[in-house]
Amino acid sequence: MNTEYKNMAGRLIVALDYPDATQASALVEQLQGIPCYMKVGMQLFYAAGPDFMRNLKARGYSVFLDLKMHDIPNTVKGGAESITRLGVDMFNVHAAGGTQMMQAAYEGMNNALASDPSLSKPIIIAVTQLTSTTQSVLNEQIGVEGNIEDAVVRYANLAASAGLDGVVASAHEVPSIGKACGRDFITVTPGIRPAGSHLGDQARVLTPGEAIEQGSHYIVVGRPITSASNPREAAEQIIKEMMNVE
Ligand SMILES: O=C(O)c1cc(=O)[nH]c(=O)n1[C@@H]1O[C@H](COP(=O)(O)O)[C@@H](O)[C@H]1O
Repeated sequence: MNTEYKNMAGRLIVALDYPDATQASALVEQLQGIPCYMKVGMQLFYAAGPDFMRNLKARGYSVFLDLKMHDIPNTVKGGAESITRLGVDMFNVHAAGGTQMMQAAYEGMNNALASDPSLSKPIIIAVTQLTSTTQSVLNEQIGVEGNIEDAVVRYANLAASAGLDGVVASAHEVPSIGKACGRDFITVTPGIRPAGSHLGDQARVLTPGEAIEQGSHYIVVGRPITSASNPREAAEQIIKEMMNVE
């Protein structure tokens, strides 16, 4: 496996959005040998729990636990402490929870790290505006004025000032986030759709190649891989497209 392939595959986060461990494990088997990141979201975590996470870690995967915490600071602090103890590599909170809540996540993580030196520091990122949110939903339903890009950058600045490592946003906003928070501030971008694939409920989408071109550090891909007739081929095709950019 050449280094370029390995590096690019490590920037692909596969969303294991399945109702149980059996179905998720079947996909993991199909992707065996591809050194991608794996994402466990609420559907799988609420069904299969920490055991599935540990199983992925035992198989050598980097794991993003996507539970999008959004609660009072004290509760998020406790949640972050428990999540860090699971040994995950990345987890997220909602930037809409505010600075104090994001700082509490950081504190919770630090408490876990201090109590167990065998743990490594996970990346903590803040969800800005969901990639399913359109301009009109933002303005008319959520009640935030102005354009979506400004709203995302405002949240990114808030996350950076709270000491978090990066944000979840659509790849469209990555250049502006980079300008505001610096190129080292991590951008994780879902809403990825290879040319010709179904958008589903995603609104702010780009192709894998376009997202890398915009400067995304990681891309998150679910259904274009999990619903493909040949998921392994779909994942390989995405990595190839990512490699062709740089
Ligand atoms: O935090 C996330 O991962 C996330 C944030 C966001 O704004 N949009 C978004 O789609 N996601 C997640 O990324 C994945 C995208 O899946 P697909 O739309 O199937 O590719 C899902 O697991 C979502 O929960």
